[in-house]
Amino acid sequence: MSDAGLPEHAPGDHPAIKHGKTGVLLANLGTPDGTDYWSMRRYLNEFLSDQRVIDYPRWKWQPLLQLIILSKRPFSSGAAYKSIWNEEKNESPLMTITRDQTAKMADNLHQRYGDQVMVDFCMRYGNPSTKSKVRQMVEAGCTRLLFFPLYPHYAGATSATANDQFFRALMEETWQPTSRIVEPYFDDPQYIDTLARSVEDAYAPLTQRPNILVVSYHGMPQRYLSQGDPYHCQCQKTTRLLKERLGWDDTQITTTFQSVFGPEEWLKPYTVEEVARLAREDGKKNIAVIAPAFSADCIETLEEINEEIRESFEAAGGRDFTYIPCLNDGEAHIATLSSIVERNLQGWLE
Ligand SMILES: C=CC1=C(C)c2cc3[nH]c(cc4nc(cc5[nH]c(cc1n2)c(C)c5CCC(=O)O)C(CCC(=O)O)=C4C)c(C)c3C=C
Ligand SMILES: [Fe+2]
Ligand SMILES: [Fe+2]
Repeated sequence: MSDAGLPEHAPGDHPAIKHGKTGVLLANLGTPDGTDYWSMRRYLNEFLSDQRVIDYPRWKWQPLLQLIILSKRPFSSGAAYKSIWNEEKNESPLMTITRDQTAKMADNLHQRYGDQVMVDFCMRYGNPSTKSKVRQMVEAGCTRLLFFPLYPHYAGATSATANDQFFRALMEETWQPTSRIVEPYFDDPQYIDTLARSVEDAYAPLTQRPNILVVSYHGMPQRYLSQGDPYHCQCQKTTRLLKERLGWDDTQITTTFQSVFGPEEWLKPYTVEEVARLAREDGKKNIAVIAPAFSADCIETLEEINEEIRESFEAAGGRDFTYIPCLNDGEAHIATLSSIVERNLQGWLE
């Protein structure tokens, strides 16, 4: 056998196949290509048709989705995306930030491993698709792939469906790369420290320290927790570790869940209600909000937290609202993600 794993007596006309590289494929959720009705509809249709996200039987859900939800939501969500759109690049912030994170991680990892490693990103929904990126990496000679869903917490609706799509892509490869999946990192000490430092940095210039830090996570139906999804517990643990790292007590920090969708009960308390309740309480007119479940700022943070949830707080009598940005492509975050990748490459690259 040659080092490519091909028989040395392969016929002379056997096509040359590139091999021997290791690919690191970062994955995030995905985002619409534009804010117009059809771009929004295409994106929401793919997203909301995923049974990992909405698990109702297709015969019940699809008529409701196609006839009612997709005739209205592309307009309201399109307007929300418009308010945060990166006009210069004509793309959503999630796309810009994910690309910047990838470039910085590629720099780090090339410095560490040289040309044997290839770093890129894909999205679960929309573009660039997971299939197209797996294909590109295999074609470029990646015989090993490390797939990294950029969600600190595991949820069926995020990590699992990203993995499903990665496995579907592998199914189409003749020479399937040996593959590993990065596990959730919600309790990684370096991640917790990076989060804590982002709180300290946000608090430092404030003339008055916020009375409480609201730690807002993306929500999901309560039923998913009952069915065994560990997301809720992982979120609670992140808040506890953050509190311990900051040396705070329970009065200074609270956990909430945002983005309720549809008529079912979602994880509680709801951020939008909780900030209004705090605003009505004595001594809670000055709050800060952080969203650790998002590795990059997106519609859910820039529009929902920093516009809708801020308005709910202010309308209820709140005075100071500080939104603490996601870790994005900050140096400490890139170092954290790079060291998670390095740990996962052990035994493949030294
Ligand atoms: C309807 C069910 C949804 C579940 C369950 C859900 C879980 C979930 N989502 C994220 C991260 C992101 N979600 C984003 C947008 C978004 N999420 C839903 C619905 C569910 N998410 C919708 C309909 C949308 C689209 C926006 C809208 O129309 O309101 C995004 C942002 C994408 C962007 O382009 O900016 C992220 C990121 C997590 C972590 C999560 C975990 C339970
Ligand atoms: Fe979501
Ligand atoms: Fe939302």
